[in-house]
Amino acid sequence: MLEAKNLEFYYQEKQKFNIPDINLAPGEQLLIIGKSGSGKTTVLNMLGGLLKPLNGEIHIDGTSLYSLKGAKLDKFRGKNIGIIFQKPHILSPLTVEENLKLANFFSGKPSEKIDGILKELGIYDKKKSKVTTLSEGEAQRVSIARALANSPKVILADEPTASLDDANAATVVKLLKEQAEKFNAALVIVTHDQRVKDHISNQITMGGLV
Ligand SMILES: Nc1ncnc2c1ncn2[C@@H]1O[C@H](COP(=O)(O)OP(=O)(O)OP(=O)(O)O)[C@@H](O)[C@H]1O
Repeated sequence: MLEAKNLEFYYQEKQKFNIPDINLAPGEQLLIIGKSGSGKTTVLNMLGGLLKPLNGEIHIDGTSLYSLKGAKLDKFRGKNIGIIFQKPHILSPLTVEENLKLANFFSGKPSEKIDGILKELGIYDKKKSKVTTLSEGEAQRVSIARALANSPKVILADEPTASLDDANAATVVKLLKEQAEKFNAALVIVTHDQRVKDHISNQITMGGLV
């Protein structure tokens, strides 16, 4: 479902990241750990079609991600990849429901599942609320809901628990795992959060620079 092979990337030539290969079947989960600056977010961005590797290949469901360009890549990402950023990337002037409908609009998929997802994430009662009125934990759950709204084949989460207290962090990890299992999606979480490490045993560590 998600395969990354021989990836190479650097921002400055003498600081090449050492990037392990990744091969995840549908429903498999992976934690990418590593110290600050080791390139975890960089790798996640490559897997999500946001940053082209200098070398190597990423395949998602058989499609070579970077053989797609521009609008085609955007469309593929919208349909197949759900990304949860460290800080919730949701549009604050809009309501929770409007944010989710927007995700469906951009991917061209129907929006009939919104209520179900909000219920499962425990934020259905916030459907008509403006995002600005939500707590951080609620806002993070909205960004998860938005990432899941299109039933993605791959779910990528960058430090999804970083700004959450213990109770919310546990809820968010549990929800991500449950939802990935439900969609039979490959799940990749980047984290240095010990609270997450205990929940997913399949782990790779970003090495130092090569
Ligand atoms: N756009 C960029 N241009 C130049 N250097 C960058 C850019 N983005 C990141 N870097 C550098 O590349 C390195 C890796 O960054 P990255 O965000 O991928 O690491 P990380 O492992 O996710 O770190 P953290 O755990 O602190 O979020 C850092 O030294 C960072 O300063």
